[in-house]
Amino acid sequence: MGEAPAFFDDDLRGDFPNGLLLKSKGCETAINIGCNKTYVIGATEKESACTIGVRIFDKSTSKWVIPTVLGTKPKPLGGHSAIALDEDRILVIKGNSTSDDCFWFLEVNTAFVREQKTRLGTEVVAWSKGVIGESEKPIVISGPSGVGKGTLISKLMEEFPSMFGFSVSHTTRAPRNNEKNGVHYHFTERSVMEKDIKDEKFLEFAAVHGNLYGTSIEAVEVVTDRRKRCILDIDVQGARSVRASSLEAVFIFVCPPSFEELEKRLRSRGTETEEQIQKRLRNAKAELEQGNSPGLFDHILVNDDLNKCYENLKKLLGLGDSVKTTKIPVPKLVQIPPEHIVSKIDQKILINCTVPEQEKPAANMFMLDLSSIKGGAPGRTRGLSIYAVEPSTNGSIGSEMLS
Ligand SMILES: Nc1nc2c(ncn2[C@@H]2O[C@H](COP(=O)(O)OP(=O)(O)O)[C@@H](O)[C@H]2O)c(=O)[nH]1
Ligand SMILES: Nc1ncnc2c1ncn2[C@@H]1O[C@H](COP(=O)(O)OP(=O)(O)O)[C@@H](O)[C@H]1O
Repeated sequence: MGEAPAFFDDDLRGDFPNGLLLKSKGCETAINIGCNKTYVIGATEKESACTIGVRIFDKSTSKWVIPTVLGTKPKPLGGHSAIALDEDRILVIKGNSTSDDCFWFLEVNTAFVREQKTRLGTEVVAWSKGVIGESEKPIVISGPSGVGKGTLISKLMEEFPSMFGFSVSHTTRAPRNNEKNGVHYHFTERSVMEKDIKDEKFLEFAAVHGNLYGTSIEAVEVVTDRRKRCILDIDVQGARSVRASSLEAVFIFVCPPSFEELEKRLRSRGTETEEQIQKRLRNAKAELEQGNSPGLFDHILVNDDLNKCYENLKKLLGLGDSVKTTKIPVPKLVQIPPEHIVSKIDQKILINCTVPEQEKPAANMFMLDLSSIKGGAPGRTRGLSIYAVEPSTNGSIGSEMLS
């Protein structure tokens, strides 16, 4: 962006104590939230690497606050614009980038951020990238070892390869013969995983059958970025953590027809030692009890006959017989230039990319529709749609969805 927007000077200058005037006008944007807080977002040089930084000016105390920043940050590129949405998040549009990487949300007062403020006792902001297009809620599948979760998930991914993506968990357990690193799990040293947990890289984690297992935020983001519906195969403790997190998901618990059948399947799979089988069977008792605890799972599936159970799973995911591999349309990539002007009309953001000097009326305008957004930090904000806006001959604005 060339010049800083007008509100930058008007809203901030008078309030700043001497010496705190922002120097790098044009690289930074300042957004007022509520009466007391101004969020300044801008590229900062840190140890010779350029990162997007956030600081908050608290007008009630006339002090700057550096918040704890959660979520995956955008990489700075060119200029950016920013606009407040509903007092709880700021939409940041990166210039010089395409629509798969240009819409970012800085959450400042969402339920997730409020929770983290209480937990950490600091100011908190959280980034999440906006993903264009309809993408459905992630699916959490839990159930005791050997019940058939992996078998059901494989069938679903085979039949609908463009629709679903698997969240590859991290684990400290050793790989089985048929398992590939990065495909079935990220097989990890305990010390490395413990450090990553400390560094807030995990959405959830749990100790299961004597090993650590966890879903990294990145594992879910990778699937969402491909515009696929994410499937998480995690234990009941993990499901409980995800339920308590900001990731909205559908929770499915898979039960065996009987305990004897579960034992039979676990043995016939032939991947565990006798000692490990005994441990898994002991844990299965507790898991079956927890699986039925109220409010945790949305659906319970009994995996007796595999094909019947698979059909039931498809039905509850809205995939009847008539649905075959439907390809999710990929929108054309829209390039937003560094110089653009944003304005807000309800939940719609008008992005005008016309440079004032060469003004052709509304020649290069886009409408970003945020009315169906879902999810958010930590992770992705899904459900954005973008339209090209064309001026009609009578001067009104028409639009065409880019898909
Ligand atoms: N909480 C949590 N549990 C996981 C994760 N990944 C796998 N699990 C669970 O860990 C348990 C053991 O998984 P695994 O060792 O692959 O054995 P299996 O269930 O017998 O195939 C299962 O209940 C999985 O659902 C994860 O990322 N987080
Ligand atoms: N409905 C079913 N009837 C009989 N065997 C099954 C059924 N579902 C899965 N299996 C078998 O049970 C074993 C355990 O299934 P798996 O998918 O590995 O379970 P999980 O991922 O829940 O640990 C596998 O050998 C699989 O082929």
